[in-house]
Amino acid sequence: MNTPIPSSSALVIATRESRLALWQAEHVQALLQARGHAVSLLGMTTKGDQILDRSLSKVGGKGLFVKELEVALEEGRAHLAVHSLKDVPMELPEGFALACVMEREDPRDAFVSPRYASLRELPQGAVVGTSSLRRQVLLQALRPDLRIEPLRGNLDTRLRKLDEGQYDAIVLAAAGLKRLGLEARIRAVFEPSEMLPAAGQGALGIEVRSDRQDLIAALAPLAHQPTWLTVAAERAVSRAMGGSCSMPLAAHGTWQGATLRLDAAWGDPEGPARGHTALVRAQAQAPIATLAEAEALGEAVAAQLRAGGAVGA
Ligand SMILES: NCc1[nH]cc(CCC(=O)O)c1CC(=O)O
Repeated sequence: MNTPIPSSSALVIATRESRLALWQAEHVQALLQARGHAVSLLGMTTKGDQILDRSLSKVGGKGLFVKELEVALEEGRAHLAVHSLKDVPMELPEGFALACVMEREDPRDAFVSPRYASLRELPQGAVVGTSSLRRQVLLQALRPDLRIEPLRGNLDTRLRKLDEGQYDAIVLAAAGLKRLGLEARIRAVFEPSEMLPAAGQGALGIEVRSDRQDLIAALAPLAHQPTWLTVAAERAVSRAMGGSCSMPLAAHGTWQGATLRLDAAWGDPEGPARGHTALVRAQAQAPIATLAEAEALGEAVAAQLRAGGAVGA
């Protein structure tokens, strides 16, 4: 059922202005327009977009990409914010809610290189670009010889730095590359068994003010329940670990019928600086039908991580 919104109140989507953010906002715009809503975009630049020279984990983390958008929602200049869930902090600020989670794109990480077809082909000591602590520690677990160098910026910037020869290869989310029509740049995708994705990777969420029940009802048809349950479980692992982007943490759910299997990995945040990271892995599965059950599964996996030596923030 499509809950009507008064036509006088056209919907405004607050969005960052990177190509990926715009694609995602336009995607939601098109889905809502197809349901008869009038929708416009409000482009904005966030702190996370401005600070490109330092690792995000050092300058304040995920929230940097969403704060300005939330201010626009708060002030009523916009109604919705579309986010890559991977960038959304585990706890939304008071007064905001996730109205829905949409169907997931490919959650896996991608290996991108002008010269080499896969991680296996990289020569000893090759330079791999990523600023993600998760990717760094998982890469080091696979190939301790590699030199991991920081890489920030939006997708186009990262690909340009690769093409300029600053790196032998880089690792990016397959989802972003596919959305921007850059799938041809993917030389290999990492199976989750070798490089476990981040919680929420590849999934989009729509944030609204929690007092806007009318919007939450209007957005309900865009929800994809299996994705929502999966990312709720993944995000519960992060929440229970006090996860932020300064903690190497991976959580990935997959369905086997009505059973959700949840895998997670934790790395010591101090590990990369020492050139060696102890990795703790955990896995559990359960039949899941509700968000509460999904979150309980995530908490159980986090408890296993801690029992295995992981230390929460
Ligand atoms: N951290 C930036 C970011 N946030 C979401 C995506 C990709 C799209 C997605 O996961 O939905 C990316 C780029 C990347 O990690 O390569």
